[in-house]
Amino acid sequence: MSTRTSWADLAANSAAENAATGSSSANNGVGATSAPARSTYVPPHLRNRPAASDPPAPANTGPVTNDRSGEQEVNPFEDDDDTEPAFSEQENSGINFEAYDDIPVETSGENVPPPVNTFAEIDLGDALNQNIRRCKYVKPTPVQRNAIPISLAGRDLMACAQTGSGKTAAFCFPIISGIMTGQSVQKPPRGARTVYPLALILSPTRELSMQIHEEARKFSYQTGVRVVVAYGGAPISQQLRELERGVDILVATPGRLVDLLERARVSLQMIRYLALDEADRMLDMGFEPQIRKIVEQMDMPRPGARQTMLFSATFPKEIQRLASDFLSNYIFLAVGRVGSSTDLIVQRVEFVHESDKRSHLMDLLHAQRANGAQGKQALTLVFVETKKGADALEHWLCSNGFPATTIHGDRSQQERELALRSFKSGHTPILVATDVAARGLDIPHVSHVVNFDLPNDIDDYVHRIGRTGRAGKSGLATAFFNENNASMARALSELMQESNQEVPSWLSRFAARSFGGGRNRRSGGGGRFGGRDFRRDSSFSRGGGSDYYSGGNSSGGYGASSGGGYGASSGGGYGPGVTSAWD
Ligand SMILES: Nc1ncnc2c1ncn2[C@@H]1O[C@H](COP(=O)(O)OP(=O)(O)OP(=O)(O)O)[C@@H](O)[C@H]1O
Repeated sequence: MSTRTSWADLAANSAAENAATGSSSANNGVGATSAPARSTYVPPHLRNRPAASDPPAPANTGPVTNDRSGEQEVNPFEDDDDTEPAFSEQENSGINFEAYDDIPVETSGENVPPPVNTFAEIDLGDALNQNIRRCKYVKPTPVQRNAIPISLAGRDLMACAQTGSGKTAAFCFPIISGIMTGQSVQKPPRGARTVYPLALILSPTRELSMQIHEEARKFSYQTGVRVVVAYGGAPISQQLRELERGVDILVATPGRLVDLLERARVSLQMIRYLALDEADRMLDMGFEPQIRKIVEQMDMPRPGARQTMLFSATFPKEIQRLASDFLSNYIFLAVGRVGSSTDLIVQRVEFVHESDKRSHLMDLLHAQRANGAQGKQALTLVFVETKKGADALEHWLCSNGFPATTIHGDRSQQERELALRSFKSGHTPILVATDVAARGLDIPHVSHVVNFDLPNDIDDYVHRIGRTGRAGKSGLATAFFNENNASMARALSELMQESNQEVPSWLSRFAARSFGGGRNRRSGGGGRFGGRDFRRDSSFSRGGGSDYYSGGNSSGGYGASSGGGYGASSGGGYGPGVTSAWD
């Protein structure tokens, strides 16, 4: 059953490839150094304007003055250049864009703006363009090519694109650019300490919010747009101080935001942009009430009066239906199959009895060590089902000579952050995690994801394995499967087939025996591309789908995608009850 040799080679290759590049870790927090001073509102596009005689800001100077409050803006690129000289050409322009070239793209909705091929084609403004260069983003990824023009046109968007394909920039760029060029509106009087962000980015975990904040700070460096993060488990006082210094874009987890809203320290009255990252997670049962409270029951402008962008790699149809409450005349964009994994990840499934899992993991790690890129740092992320299980496995690994750490919901925020830092730096190259680390985290050099315990939902599997094989790099994912996972067999084998993976015959037999859909919450229909915008469902259409849906298009190849005739009826204009060509 074991495929150790080829597995180890794969791990080694993936490790070598990933180790060839550097990582980045920016400071957390805005890190302003001088005392805050409340000042009158200056619209972002008028902030940080150098006087005509000033030379342009060099790429990597020290702190610059942000003239809104006299504070210092810390250079978020500093760490990249000081400690990680390889956060450079190789890291980002080495992205294997060919891997994305024939990726299918589908859009639906009215008057879909055409995609662009280069950043130069989009008017994002000089300062943002300069930051894109500093990030070494040479050209936009497919989701960026499609989503950015849609958002810049002011349209609401539900976007689904594979893990690691650059969705963060796809929603950050239009927001930053829109704030820079937008008209300033006088703030309504309210409690002196209330702040009025113009954009809100919500994400499901603290670590992901921190990461989005770091990214957004890089993209908005020297633009005058101020980004602040608020998440639970950290002292609120410090976050309040940051907010008081001014905020244009607020990145937050829902719980902490509700707290800030209830204390009237934040008002959503001025929100022009709302982005939900991992939107399907944000709208599933766990989060939906909080999201409804934030979006519908506070003072946020209604859909249509704000611009709303929903992003994820997975979008089950029932969640799409829920999400449509938050959107107005939106465009649905799918890059790759909804909920599919990227072909860049080699997926292995091994049959391992519950009692053999530890020794099997040990074998994998030994083989990885023996074959792996000696001296080069390859990180392994191991997913388990429970917090207790995570602690136990970490302890066992450490006592067997494998430096490991763990991240889960029972650890303090400080411990969680420490664990993540220790993993990223390679100090503990094995991270045992629960699903808290499954979504969104962009950790360079994760060459191997092990599903020690498989999740019960195929979408969770897609997100977990997506921690490797990011930004055009290859990765390896190994899953331990046994009778307890029988309900996943069908979904797993279908997903693997869709992503051109070898499906073991024993898994196909399990799949053939399993009842029901087996795709769990997946929104796709088999391996067919298209028909995933829930508005195209014939059952939905009969109930008045024409109110929602008109037009759309798709292509099997990126090059020929939406450009080939966007418009209300280019997809055929299905009327009520008419089955979509993709169904
Ligand atoms: N145009 C680009 N050129 C090169 N690298 C890019 C580009 N856009 C994004 N990246 C890099 O790709 C990596 C993945 O991006 P990001 O984290 O936004 O993916 P994602 O699609 O949000 O993934 P997930 O679904 O896991 O949240 C990041 O390291 C990012 O810096």
